[in-house]
Amino acid sequence: MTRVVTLTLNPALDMTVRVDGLRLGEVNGGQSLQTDAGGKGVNVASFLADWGRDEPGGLDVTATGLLGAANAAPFEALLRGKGITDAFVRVPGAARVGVKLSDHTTQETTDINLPGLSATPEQLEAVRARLRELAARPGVFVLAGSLPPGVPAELYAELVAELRAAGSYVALDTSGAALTSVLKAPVLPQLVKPNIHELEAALGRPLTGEAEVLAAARDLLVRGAQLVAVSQGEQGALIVTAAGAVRARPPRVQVVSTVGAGDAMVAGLVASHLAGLSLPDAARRATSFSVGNITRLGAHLPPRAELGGYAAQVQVSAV
Ligand SMILES: Nc1ncnc2c1ncn2[C@@H]1O[C@H](COP(=O)(O)OP(=O)(O)OP(=O)(O)O)[C@@H](O)[C@H]1O
Ligand SMILES: O=P(O)(O)OC[C@@]1(O)O[C@H](CO)[C@@H](O)[C@@H]1O
Repeated sequence: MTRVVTLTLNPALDMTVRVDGLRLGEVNGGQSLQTDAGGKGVNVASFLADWGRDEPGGLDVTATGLLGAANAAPFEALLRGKGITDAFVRVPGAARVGVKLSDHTTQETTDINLPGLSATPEQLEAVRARLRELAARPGVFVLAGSLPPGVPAELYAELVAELRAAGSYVALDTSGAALTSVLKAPVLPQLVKPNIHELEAALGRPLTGEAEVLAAARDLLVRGAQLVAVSQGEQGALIVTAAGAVRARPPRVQVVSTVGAGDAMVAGLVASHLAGLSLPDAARRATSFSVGNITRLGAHLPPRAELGGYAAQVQVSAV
């Protein structure tokens, strides 16, 4: 069975408050509150477990990382419920809370991400050892999310080099100094999915217009990446491989929450890689995962028939 391992060093308990017509600095009446176990790698694992249920041969999904023991229960329930192997290293304390304000009137989501539990050198060594054990059997490794306090910015770059040397396919979705460090490293992950703001920040310059985004993505291909997806919210994504470049535009849908849209895209790209899809088909599948995700709360995919409907509506054009 095909194996996917996701790494989340900074999981988050996402508390999504629906607050239509949000006014900052004023008293707002909210409509609902939902709590979901999240963090980027947890979300990717969750989407892939949903997808794998109907995949011929199935998908063997493992989630690892650092997990605060004090509020581990919702994470454990999610992983158990979806048949994801729980390889998290438990640490003292509670996972951070991510506050998500979802406004159905403007269809905008406001994220407030807290820093997370500080990782000690011993905890970091424990999770690296866990990853080395898992990497003894090559597969797809997804390194996702911010690094918590205490973790050196170079960690992902080191892990990418180790995992690739051990024969695995590595996908990366991170931001800030961690992304900058990976993009400067001698060994790049095979798949990178920054959003446009993360890529601009990592490169230290604005990317004005499609030609500049394309040039930046192509530069990463020259340096060893195999697929670069630069996501741009409702404008879709520019997805670039050695075979070409496409823009994938999502259909208009009623947005419930955009939390995890990028993680769904990573999961869709991984599923496409495993299925050996062409670039246009991968662009359709990855975008359908994102669109399916934003129509509901939590990191869950809709049934395949609904995903297929979204995939058929994705506009894919060569760039
Ligand atoms: N408002 C929207 N309407 C339609 N599709 C959207 C919308 N927002 C996001 N998407 C889809 O999701 C994909 C990824 O979105 P985005 O660029 O916001 O990722 P991200 O910033 O990495 O998200 P996150 O960090 O919340 O997971 C987009 O390429 C697009 O296909
Ligand atoms: O601080 P990070 O790790 O960059 O982002 C954390 C986070 O916003 O990412 C997921 C959505 O992509 C959420 O589940 C989570 O709260």
